[in-house]
Amino acid sequence: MDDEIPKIAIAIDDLTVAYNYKPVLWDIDLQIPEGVLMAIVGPNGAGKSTLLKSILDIIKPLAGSVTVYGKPYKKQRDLVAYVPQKGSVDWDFPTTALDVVMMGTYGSLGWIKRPGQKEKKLALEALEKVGMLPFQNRQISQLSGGQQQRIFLARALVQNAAIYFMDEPFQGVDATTEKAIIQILKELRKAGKTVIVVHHDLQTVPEYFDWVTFLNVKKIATGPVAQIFNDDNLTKTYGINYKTSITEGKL
Ligand SMILES: Nc1ncnc2c1ncn2[C@@H]1O[C@H](COP(=O)(O)OP(=O)(O)OP(=O)(O)O)[C@@H](O)[C@H]1O
Repeated sequence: MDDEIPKIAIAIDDLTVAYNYKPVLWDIDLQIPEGVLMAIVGPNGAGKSTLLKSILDIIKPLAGSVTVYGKPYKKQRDLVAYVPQKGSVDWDFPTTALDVVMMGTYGSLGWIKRPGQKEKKLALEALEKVGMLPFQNRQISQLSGGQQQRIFLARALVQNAAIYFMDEPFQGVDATTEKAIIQILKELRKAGKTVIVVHHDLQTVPEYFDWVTFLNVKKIATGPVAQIFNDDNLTKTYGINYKTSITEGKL
C-alpha cells in the first residue's frame, strides 16, 4: 500500500447557495479525491442537484468557491462530463442517437472543425458499450427513457473527461440497464477517472460506490463508504432512526 496523498479533483470551500434568498446549500466544505466513485445521498430537496450545478458553474453561489484540479471550472471545462437528470432534457429536437453521442466530441474539436470519421468511430464504440448500437439512426425522441439515459451516458464517454458527474443515472431504468451503467462507472473508476453520482437507492450504496457524501442543506459527512455509511449518518441526514433498517433490508 502506498501512502501517497491522493490528488484533490474537486475542492469546495464555504459554499452557500440560495434561490430567492433562501439558502438551499449552507457553508459546504468538501474535498473530492481523484479516482473515487462517489454517491451523493440525501432526501428530496437536500440540494444534491444544486451542488452539481454549482460545481459546473450553472448556478452562481451566494458565497464560497469551487475549484476543479485547483482552477475555476471555466478553465477546466474539458476535464468534465455531465449527465443531467433525465427529466431536465428536452428530447423533442430532431436528431439521431448517433448525432447526440457525436456532440460529446465537439469540445475537443474547437469551433471550426466538424466531426469526422475518427469521431464517428468513437461514437459508435461508445454506443456499443452502452448496448445501443442497433439504435444509432433512431430519432432520440423515439427512444424509451432508459434508452435515452444510455445515449446520454455514451455521449459522456466520448468526451474522455477526467471527472464525470451524473444526476440520478438509474432513475426509471430497468435492472439490466442499471447493471450495465454501474459496470461502465466502475470501469471509468478503474481507468483512474473520478465519478460523482447523485443517488437515491441507499440499499445499493455499499455495492456500487467506494465513497459517499451525505447532504442535507449542510454536509453531514463524506468519506469511504466502509467508514461512514452507517446508521448514525443516515439518521442525521434523513431524520429517521435508521438503526437495523439496512440489515433488515427496509431501505
Ligand atoms: N430554480 C429553482 N428556483 C427555486 N428553488 C429551487 C430551484 N431549484 C431547486 N430549488 C429548491 O432548492 C432545493 C434543493 O433542490 P435540489 O434540486 O438541489 O434538491 P435535490 O437534493 O437534488 O432533490 P431531489 O432528490 O428531489 O432531486 C429544493 O428545496 C428546491 O425546491
